[in-house]
Amino acid sequence: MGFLGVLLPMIRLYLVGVRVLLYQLFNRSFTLPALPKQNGRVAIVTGGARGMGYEVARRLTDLGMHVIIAGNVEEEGLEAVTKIRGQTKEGKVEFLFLDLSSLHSVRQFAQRFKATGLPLHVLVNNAGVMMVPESQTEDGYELQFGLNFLGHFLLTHLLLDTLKRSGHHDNHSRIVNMTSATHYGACLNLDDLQSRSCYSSHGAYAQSKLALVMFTYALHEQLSAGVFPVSASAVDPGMVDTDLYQNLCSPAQVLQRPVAKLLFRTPAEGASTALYAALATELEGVGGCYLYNGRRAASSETSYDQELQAQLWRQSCSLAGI
Ligand SMILES: NC(=O)c1ccc[n+]([C@@H]2O[C@H](COP(=O)([O-])OP(=O)(O)OC[C@H]3O[C@@H](n4cnc5c(N)ncnc54)[C@H](O)[C@@H]3O)[C@@H](O)[C@H]2O)c1
Repeated sequence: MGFLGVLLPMIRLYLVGVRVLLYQLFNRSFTLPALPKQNGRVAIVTGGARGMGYEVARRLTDLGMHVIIAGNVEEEGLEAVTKIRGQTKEGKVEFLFLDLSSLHSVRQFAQRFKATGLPLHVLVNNAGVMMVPESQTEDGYELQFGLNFLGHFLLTHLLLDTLKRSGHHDNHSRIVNMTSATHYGACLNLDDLQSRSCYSSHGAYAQSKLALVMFTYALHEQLSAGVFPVSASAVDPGMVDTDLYQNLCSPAQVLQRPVAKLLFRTPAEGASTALYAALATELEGVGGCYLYNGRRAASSETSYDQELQAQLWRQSCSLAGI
């Protein structure tokens, strides 16, 4: 079981990867339509210092937004801010420290943001790590579950009142959760969310992304039921050439470089669906959906299971101390 528990999630993940690459071979990247100016509006982009997060932060600033890049590497964050400032005359961009692998840091970040008195119109939960060696967050949770999912779960909860106050019924605030096609190959193990019985770096990553998709649906459902002017969507960016792949095992890394050059999307292309979810006029008031290459797509069957969503929600509240 130990060996199979490691092998099966890996096989499932690579099969999903092959399917995505075949799609990318035969389909162009979605072209972002013209997006409306956003002067005076405020966004937070987690992990906005590099990769797709950087591209999202850059484009949002260019559209006139006040963007807060939230990240755990101050030097990288400040460099990104300087670079964006040098490229755009619109908007405003700044860096605020956030370590999603520490619930204390998430609470501190939310407090510091709220103390600015700024509204919040767009929250892009983008930061993530993939296939890391087995390790724990500061709070003792499996790192990928704790950082990719639970950190964002808590962050969203803490910022929800600001998002609700900042939205209007004809101009919703938007939450964009960066998920992944790997969720199609995932199992949500509610009895062992921390993968303690058997750790697979592939399985834990996929599970963290499935949890984010399920959280998006449950959250959007609650927001709609409460008639709050906030929508939430899950975005799948495809396979994108970024630093995320640095933990692939050695043979996969040797293959990954040339394949990435040929078939992966660029970070700017990968960011386009997240930008679309965050700002497109035709998505006003639309949420609870899974967006891939600029279109709605079906996520995995498990992700729509409302009983499972509710159980995950309850456990996550307890784990995050909500
Ligand atoms: N690259 C892909 O092919 C791909 C595919 C599907 C989904 N995604 C998802 O897209 C998102 C962005 O990834 P990317 O490809 O741009 O990778 P990336 O490695 O370039 O960016 C990840 C970002 O997360 C930040 N981050 C890491 N640990 C953090 C922490 N503890 N606290 C705060 N921030 C932290 C990093 O600093 C970085 O800015 C991730 O959630 C990833 O899972 C990527």
